[in-house]
Amino acid sequence: MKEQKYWLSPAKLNLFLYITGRRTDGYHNLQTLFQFVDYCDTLCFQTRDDDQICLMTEFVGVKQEDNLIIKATQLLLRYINQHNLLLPPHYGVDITVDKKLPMGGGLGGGSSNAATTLLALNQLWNLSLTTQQLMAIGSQIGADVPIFIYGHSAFAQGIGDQLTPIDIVEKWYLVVKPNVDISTVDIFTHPQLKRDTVTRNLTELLQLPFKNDCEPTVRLLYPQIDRLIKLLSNKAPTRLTGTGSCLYCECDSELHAQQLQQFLKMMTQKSENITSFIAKSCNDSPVFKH
Ligand SMILES: C[C@@](CO)(OP(=O)(O)O)[C@H](O)COP(=O)(O)OP(=O)(O)OC[C@H]1O[C@@H](n2ccc(N)nc2=O)[C@H](O)[C@@H]1O
Ligand SMILES: Nc1ncnc2c1ncn2[C@@H]1O[C@H](COP(=O)(O)OP(=O)(O)O)[C@@H](O)[C@H]1O
Repeated sequence: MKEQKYWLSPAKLNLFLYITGRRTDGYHNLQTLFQFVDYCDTLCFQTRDDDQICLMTEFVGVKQEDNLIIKATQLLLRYINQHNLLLPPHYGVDITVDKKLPMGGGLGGGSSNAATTLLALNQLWNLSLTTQQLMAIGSQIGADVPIFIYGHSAFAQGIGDQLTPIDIVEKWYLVVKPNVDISTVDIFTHPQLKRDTVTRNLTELLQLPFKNDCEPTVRLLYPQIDRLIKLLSNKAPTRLTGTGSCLYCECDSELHAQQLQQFLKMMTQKSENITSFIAKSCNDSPVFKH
């Protein structure tokens, strides 16, 4: 009998993001505050009668072999092999994705899809791997993957992988996707990026106004983003998430977010292709609600 299970794959926001230095391998040391939002992709895992793993959904501009879902399954299979773990007799699976999260938007959608895949296959294949083991596998895919496996709001340090859990007030946000795709590498390699913010402790960071060190560089490179931040900041605190391109406006209520969404529509042209969604942040990842 074929088994079918749906798993959510949420977005994250970087409520603050400071770059405190550059390592010799080119990666940057960060201090960032991660919180999830209840706006998610949905992944469906359906068992097969063979040993094939098939990604059934096409992603525009992403080759199958580059898809982080496929990378996650390959790394998991390698780990299983290396540790002589048992797989079910027919472990094949069809993976279908209902993609809602904009790609390359700083919402971590790709990393979240990879994390959801690791969590789902761990359960489907009865592997009983611990969160720590799954996070270690996930960190080989990208710096953002471990937080999505961890599944709770966290203060992250190192390259974003040393996590301290924290409960943050859950708020309504308007998340805006400008018509710009930003490559994380392009921002982290930009000569003007601020990479010398002093390292502070969490208590101090929580008392200061939240900022994102990537924002000045992104605003310089993308005038549309600069204009949108100026426009929306008049109505609600607005910041960039990760390396962008998405912005999020902190709202007092769902109604405030809806009004701001109307304001955005009124003040921008359809031809600018700016999209937005309303979401509530949450300390516990929706990945565990299924
Ligand atoms: C900046 C952040 C903040 O949450 O988010 P995004 O804007 O990408 O969502 C993340 O740290 C991104 O994590 P992720 O997208 O997984 O990055 P990776 O694939 O590991 O790295 C992509 C590239 O970004 C740079 N990079 C990434 C993380 C980091 N701490 N320092 C870096 O310098 C490196 O040049 C690396 O080659
Ligand atoms: N399953 C996936 N979902 C989204 N993007 C993916 C996926 N697999 C690979 N990618 C690639 O990873 C890039 C970064 O994706 P994403 O995590 O959504 O953005 P960001 O790192 O800016 O938060 C995308 O532009 C895309 O080329």
